This record gives sequence, structure tokens and C-alpha cells, in this order.
Amino acid sequence: MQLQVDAIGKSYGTTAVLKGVSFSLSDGEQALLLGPSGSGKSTLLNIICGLQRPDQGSVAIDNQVIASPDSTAKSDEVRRTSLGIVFQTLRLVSALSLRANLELAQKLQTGRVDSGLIDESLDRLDISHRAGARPFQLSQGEAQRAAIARAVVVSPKLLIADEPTSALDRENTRRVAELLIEMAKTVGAGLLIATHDDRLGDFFPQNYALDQGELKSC
Ligand SMILES: Nc1ncnc2c1ncn2[C@@H]1O[C@H](COP(=O)(O)OP(=O)(O)OP(=O)(O)O)[C@@H](O)[C@H]1O
Repeated sequence: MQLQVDAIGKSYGTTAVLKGVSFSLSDGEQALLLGPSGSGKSTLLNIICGLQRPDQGSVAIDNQVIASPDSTAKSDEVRRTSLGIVFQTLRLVSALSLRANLELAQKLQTGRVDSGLIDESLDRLDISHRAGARPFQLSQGEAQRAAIARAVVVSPKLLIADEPTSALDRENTRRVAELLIEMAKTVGAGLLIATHDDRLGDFFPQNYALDQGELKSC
């Protein structure tokens, strides 16, 4: 997998939030996107995930464009089948059990249910015993791991997490970082995490920081 983020620009009104942001991620690589609140991390992730469009630039996975100022049905399709996303607010479907949430994600993203991968992911994330529970019946830590499970059971090329540790203490932060790294390796995905939590820096070989709309290696 090759993720290529190329000269992404985005403004809200007259305020430029992203000014020509470029970076790349290769097979199985992991990177942290750091930056204080308001620095544009969510905007950049939203663009990669297709929730917002850039004003300039493009994002490609394996040379196939998934985001550009005028994205197409083809780029929507490539993005849909390539990404696993752990949202900051988790976004599990409350009417469905944990297992049904994972099955729904697989059906929507891959067109089929892979029960073996669901079982393996639940097991590795230590929530097999909660497979029948609805999201509101899960503890915060279980719900967080459920959201990670949902992102990996679609066998993504790229696993993305937005502020996965913002509400966690040091021990749980370490656990979630290790689980994200382990699960990305299990499904052979690259890993990109956006966070203001610089405690996560210790776990990642490659860190980028957004500063005044520009991306710097750190
Ligand atoms: N829809 C919008 N309209 C106008 N300004 C916006 C909009 N969305 C975000 N912004 C502004 O753009 C800047 C970047 O916001 P963004 O949410 O990308 O930052 P962030 O680094 O993810 O912040 P946080 O860590 O607090 O979530 C902020 O100043 C924010 O107020």
C-alpha cells in the first residue's frame, strides 16, 4: 500500500487551514499526525476519509485518487474499499449488537461477511465475550476496542484513527496504541493516527506535526 498525500490545500472562508500538505506512507508503515487543537488535523483526516473535499491537491492510494477537488464515483469506490476508520466519537450503531456492527461494516465495505476475521479480531481485542452486547452496554474501553474491531474487519489497506486516546489514562493510552499497531499489522494495513496527545510519540517511528497549516517531520 502506498498512500500519497500531495499538496493538499483547504481554507474556511479566507482562513487557510492547510497550506500544501504533502506526505507519503508505504506498505505497513505507521505515522502519527500531531498538532494542537485547531491545527487542522481533523480537516486533513476528513479529506483523506472523503468527508470533506480539498480546495487543492490530491490523495491517492496505490496510485488511485481517493480525494481531490472534484472526486468521482471511482475515487469514492476506491476510498470505500481501502480505508478502515476509528472515529473520535466511535460512531457504533446503537440499535445493533457489537457483532452485527462488525458484520454491517463488512457487508457495506467488502460485500461479504467474514466471520473468521470477526472472531479473530474480537479475540485479539479481548471483547469476544461482549459480541452480543449493544454499544451503550459496553464500557468506554470496550467501546473503543469495538470501534477498532470495526475498522480492521474490513481488511483495510490503511487504518486511520482520530484522537483514539484523548480520554484515556497513561496505561490505557499505551494499550490502545499497541492494539492499533498490532491490528494494523494483522491485516497488513498502514496506520495513520491524528492526535494532540504527544504521549503517543514514543510508539511511532514517524511523526508529523501540523503547524500554521504546514506539515513538518518531527
Ligand atoms: N466548517 C468549518 N468552518 C469554519 N472553520 C472551521 C470549520 N471546521 C474547522 N474550522 C476551523 O479550522 C481550524 C482547524 O480545525 P480542525 O478541526 O481541523 O482542527 P484540529 O487540529 O482537528 O482540532 P481539534 O484537535 O480541536 O479537533 C480551526 O481553527 C477550526 O475552528
